[in-house]
Amino acid sequence: METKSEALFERAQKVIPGGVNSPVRAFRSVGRHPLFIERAEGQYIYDADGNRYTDYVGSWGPMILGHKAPVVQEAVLKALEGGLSFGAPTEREVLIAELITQHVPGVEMIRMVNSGTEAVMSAVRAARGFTGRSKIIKFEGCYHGHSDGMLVKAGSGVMTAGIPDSLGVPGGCAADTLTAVYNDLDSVEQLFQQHRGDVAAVILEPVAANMGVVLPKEGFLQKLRNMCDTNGALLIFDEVITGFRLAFGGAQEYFGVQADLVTYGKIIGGGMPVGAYGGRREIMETVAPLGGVYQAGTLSGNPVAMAAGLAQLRFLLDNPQVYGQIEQSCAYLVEGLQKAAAEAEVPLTVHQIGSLACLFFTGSPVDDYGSAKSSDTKRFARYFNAMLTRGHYFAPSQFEAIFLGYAHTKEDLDRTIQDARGVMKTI
Ligand SMILES: Cc1ncc(COP(=O)(O)O)c(C=O)c1O
Ligand SMILES: N[C@H](C=O)CCC(=O)O
Repeated sequence: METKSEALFERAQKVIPGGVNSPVRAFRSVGRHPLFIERAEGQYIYDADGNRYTDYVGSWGPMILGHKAPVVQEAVLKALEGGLSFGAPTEREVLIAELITQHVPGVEMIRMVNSGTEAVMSAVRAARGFTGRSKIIKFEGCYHGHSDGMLVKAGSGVMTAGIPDSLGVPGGCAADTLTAVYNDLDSVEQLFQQHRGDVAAVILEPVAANMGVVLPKEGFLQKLRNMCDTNGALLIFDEVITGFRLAFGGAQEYFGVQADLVTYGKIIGGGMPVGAYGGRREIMETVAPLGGVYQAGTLSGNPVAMAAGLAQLRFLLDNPQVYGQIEQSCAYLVEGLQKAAAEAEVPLTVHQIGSLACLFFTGSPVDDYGSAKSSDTKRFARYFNAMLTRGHYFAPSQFEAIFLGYAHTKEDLDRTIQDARGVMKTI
């Protein structure tokens, strides 16, 4: 009998491209229809058929405290009473900007936008405006949203679908995007040499979490910092996934490397649509109305989104034990899954950092886009489907991250590990 999710997907495909509003959700690479989600609570999501799943996606990061975290929920309900949008400044925007600038290294000013895509697009524009240069170096397999210039050898859904560069991006937009190999400083140096004096910025995910999770090699980030300084280019950390997750100060704090500009996304909205970019005051002062870099947004700093974000960030700041707990949970889960794979003689390369992890279905080391792509995606799909059937909701692609949150319990993790022990023997 057809499930409600299947029926909804059939209807959706008639009126929404691919039936979804963001491609990864279509579950294409794992060969099945997506689940349509009805509600979520804590560490669980419930589909339209009433099935419960332990959620290891957490809306791709923002649900670090779990779904419907009371502190966020209450703040949103209270904010709703005041109205949904004013298109005018509110105190909450000041409060969240003060909180971030006081506690995140190097972020002296910050501007709210509505998504990670917008945050990156705006930061790149600010970098170009500030330096008067046009070229941007990005890394293969890093995903920075879907603005034209960033859809070059991108990760996430683009990588999952095997689309190296998107149709519809004019050659001129992509011509200023240079791509280097993650963890390969020589490839960056070569680009600096070839385009001497033209590189405005190097942008990267300090931990790449959109080609699976790929860790920066020892010293990689610091050496990039030095290289940018030598070449008069800015360093942009895209912390849409790592920000407020690896530590309150994100990867900058975790690795002790300071970027010139940082971009944030979903996590600072507690699940509401938010992004932000910030950094050194002199760069941010080039943004309108102070300077000549134009960037705007009718719904930017939305009062309800700001209330949710503020509540989540305050909780994280006041409860630093969250970071220790989610890191421990993640390590525990990953160790269990790794053992399950070893028992079944399934070759696996496992990466974990803080509350982010990835199981690459390959026995070879993974440190860049090329090696990530060598994973056995068909085996991943079998693993994914078998785990889903048993009530464990992981991201539906080999090239996405596992996200742990504060609501996951040891019982949840044990159940997942126990099921994985059976599943690994069948894939
Ligand atoms: C590192 C990174 N940058 C940018 C984005 C784009 O964010 P959004 O999907 O909110 O536009 C994402 C996620 O999608 C991301 O993971
Ligand atoms: N990898 C993306 C976010 O970090 C996945 C979200 C999406 O594209 O829908």
